[in-house]
Amino acid sequence: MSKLRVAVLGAKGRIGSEAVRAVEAAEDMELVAALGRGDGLEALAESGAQVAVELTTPASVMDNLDYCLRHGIHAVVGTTGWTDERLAQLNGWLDASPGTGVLIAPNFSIGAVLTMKFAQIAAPYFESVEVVELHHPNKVDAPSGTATRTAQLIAQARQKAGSAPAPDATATALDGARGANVDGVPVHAIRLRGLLAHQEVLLGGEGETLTVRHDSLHHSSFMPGILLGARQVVTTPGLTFGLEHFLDLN
Ligand SMILES: NC(=O)C1=CN([C@@H]2O[C@H](COP(=O)(O)OP(=O)(O)OC[C@H]3O[C@@H](n4cnc5c(N)ncnc54)[C@H](O)[C@@H]3O)[C@@H](O)[C@H]2O)C=CC1
Ligand SMILES: O=C(O)C1=N[C@H](C(=O)O)C[C@H](O)C1
Repeated sequence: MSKLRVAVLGAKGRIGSEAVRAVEAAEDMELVAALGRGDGLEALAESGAQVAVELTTPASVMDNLDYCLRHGIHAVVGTTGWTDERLAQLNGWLDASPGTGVLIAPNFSIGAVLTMKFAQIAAPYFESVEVVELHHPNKVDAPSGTATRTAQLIAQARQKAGSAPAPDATATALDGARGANVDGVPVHAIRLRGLLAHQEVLLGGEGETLTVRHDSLHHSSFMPGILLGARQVVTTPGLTFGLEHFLDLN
């Protein structure tokens, strides 16, 4: 059987360099291009890539996806920075490229995907819920894409269940002391040398708390999700948001 032709964008980065190794080691894949900043995108089409794994920066991702979709190249995207406006633009490009698939995964690790699922299930059963994400200090965005998505999913679950807003008597606060407000859910971002990617969802009710915590200790935690995404996206046209859709977890 012919191998899936995969390119990696952001190939010299922290996660991109690990993805290059993972694709090279996958028996059903061939790494046909590994592009870094400044490398011409024409190498993608010339390489015959079927799937581009996009692991660059929020500033680069849109131009890269524009190129991919204009050339019918499927994309697996880990890069953060997704807003409603960006998603609308991406959906427009997808409409113009029928048959092409894009997976955006706020997090490729199974533990993080399950954390989001557990948080969604638990959120309506507790009065209070807050999200704390902890990352390495070289991360350029805050809060993390994972924390933002987690908070959005929590908010959706609580709205569906008719939950009241979480109690909070704060009358005065220093800017930022209560975190960022993502759809009504406070999200706190820690940046600490020694960490990689971690998240806690804190839930509180009368006389009890529940903490759901996940730790990515190495970039290898993201690789099975990236490879699964590359295998599935080629037969899944349009936009898929979240790896859970490829894991029967939605
Ligand atoms: N979804 C997930 O599971 C994960 C997502 N990420 C996200 O992936 C992105 C990259 O993270 P890191 O590897 O830690 O950052 P990094 O800064 O180590 O790597 C980014 C790389 O992309 C390169 N780059 C920038 N513009 C480019 C372009 N136009 N073409 C090709 N390469 C380009 C940079 O030179 C750099 O080498 C971030 O948005 C991060 O949040 C990171 C880990 C897991
Ligand atoms: O920058 C990182 O490192 C990570 N970015 C993603 C995010 O913002 O959620 C995924 C993971 O947390 C690692």
